[in-house]
Amino acid sequence: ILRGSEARPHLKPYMASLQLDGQHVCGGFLIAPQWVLSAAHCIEETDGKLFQVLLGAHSLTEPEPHKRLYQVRAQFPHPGSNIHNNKDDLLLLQLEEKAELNSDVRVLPFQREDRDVAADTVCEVAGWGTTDHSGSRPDRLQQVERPVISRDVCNHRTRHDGTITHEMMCTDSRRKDTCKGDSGGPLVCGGVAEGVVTAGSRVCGNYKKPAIYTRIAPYAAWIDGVMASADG
Ligand SMILES: CC(C)CC(=O)Nc1cccc(-c2cccc(CN)c2)c1
Repeated sequence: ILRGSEARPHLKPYMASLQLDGQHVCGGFLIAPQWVLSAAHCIEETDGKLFQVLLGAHSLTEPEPHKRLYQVRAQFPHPGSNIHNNKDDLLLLQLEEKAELNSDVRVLPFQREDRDVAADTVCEVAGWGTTDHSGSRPDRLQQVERPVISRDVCNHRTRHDGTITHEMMCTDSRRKDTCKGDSGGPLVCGGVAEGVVTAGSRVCGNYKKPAIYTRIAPYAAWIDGVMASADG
């Protein structure tokens, strides 16, 4: 998160850190006791290894009362996701067991009505992604508020030039923005997860390249189907 601020500890109890060998790679969030939603492009550099999922954390390193690292039973990237574009950039992770829910570990509801969030709506996004252009990585969860911009503005020739589909949404990226390592985290508007951070142009803090999110509502049926089939 560029030019944000430290989140109030444990006030975003749905936040997950997807880790490999103890290193934060991407964000994610708890959508059900045994399921975390993130971004498919996060598995691009894992060469087949499974993530571990840290829940109940504010600091990535300090001991905290309800902090716990969960093993992942299975990872389900959306079948339409690919490395060439941002389409269908969603990843479902089934935890080895149901997470123990408490004051620091909680499920976040996601939007199921497929209707665009109005432009200028101020939403918030959090993550342990890089906080400056030299790639500094924070120990504690950061957050930032960002206004939604319309698909038409985001698709302007000088911005994302028509690549933003109905299944994506954008927020203004002038100065304050998401960045490397924030992928997979939720864009929360009015207490509901409306989008999942995607890397997009992999540029941060440049107003010409607004932040892109995968809208969740269009994928509600896919999410429910995977959870139902895997839970048995
Ligand atoms: C395996 C993955 C972690 C590789 C990756 O994602 N790299 C990378 C590099 C630079 C910027 C970003 C990035 C992320 C989230 C939002 C944005 C745009 N604001 C950029 C992402």
